Amino acid sequence: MGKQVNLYSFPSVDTLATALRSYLISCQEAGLERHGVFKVGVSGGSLPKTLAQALLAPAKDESDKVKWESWEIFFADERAVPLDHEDSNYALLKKELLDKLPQGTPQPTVHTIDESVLDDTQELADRYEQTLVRSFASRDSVKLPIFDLLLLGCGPDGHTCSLFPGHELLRETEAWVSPIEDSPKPPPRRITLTLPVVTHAVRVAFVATGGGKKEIMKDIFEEGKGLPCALVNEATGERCSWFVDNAAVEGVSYPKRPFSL
Ligand SMILES: O=C(O)[C@H](O)[C@@H](O)[C@H](O)[C@H](O)COP(=O)(O)O
Repeated sequence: MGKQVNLYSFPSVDTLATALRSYLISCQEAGLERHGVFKVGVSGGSLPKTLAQALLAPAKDESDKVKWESWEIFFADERAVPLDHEDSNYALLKKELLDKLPQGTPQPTVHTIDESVLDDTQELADRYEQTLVRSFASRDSVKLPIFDLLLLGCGPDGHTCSLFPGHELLRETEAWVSPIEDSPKPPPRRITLTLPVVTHAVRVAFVATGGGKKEIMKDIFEEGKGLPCALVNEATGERCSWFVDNAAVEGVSYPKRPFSL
């Protein structure tokens, strides 16, 4: 690995969420400075809940404000199900976060998948890629979209987004968004950002909590083993930050850093 990734470990999810809040505000401000909006991609799993804990807390002062009207939210991966289905990552984000924004809060822009093509995952991926093209400028003028931030989870097998260990999708170099029909984590039919898009983001943050993650964290941080999370670490280095609780990194020898912006 070149420059080291930032591994921040916290005694509890509460303390993690507080630090994540400061990090998100700093990414928001950097995005606003760069292009007047904040473009962020989010995953499913346990992330939306922790994200909500971070973002629904009241602002400490003016500089700690979430400027929702400037947020453009995308999905790092999404399941090929209707938007109100219990497996939908959008439905999860809505339930955990969007529906809980206090009344009168300006709404973020949320880019969902096109429900009219759920039967065809290639078309579903192509249409989501077109959504990115429209938001990030034309496919011809930009080689890859550059997210201000991607907020990702880490599966117990080392997957992230819907990029699974050993899967041929890890070799995708052209598409921005790809379909997958054989996801080992149910449901099997999904779309996902591809590895080049993930590693091209200005910043990437993983959130991983709980003792169930410690074995895979050892594999990712000590041996790599070509695991998707390790590939992201290797390609992004210091642009990558992990927000974990102590239980998730118990016994992991990789140096932890005190959290600072
Ligand atoms: O749609 C999905 O299934 C997720 O995007 C997936 O990539 C998730 O982030 C990881 O599986 C970690 O999930 P946990 O945070 O629940 O461990």
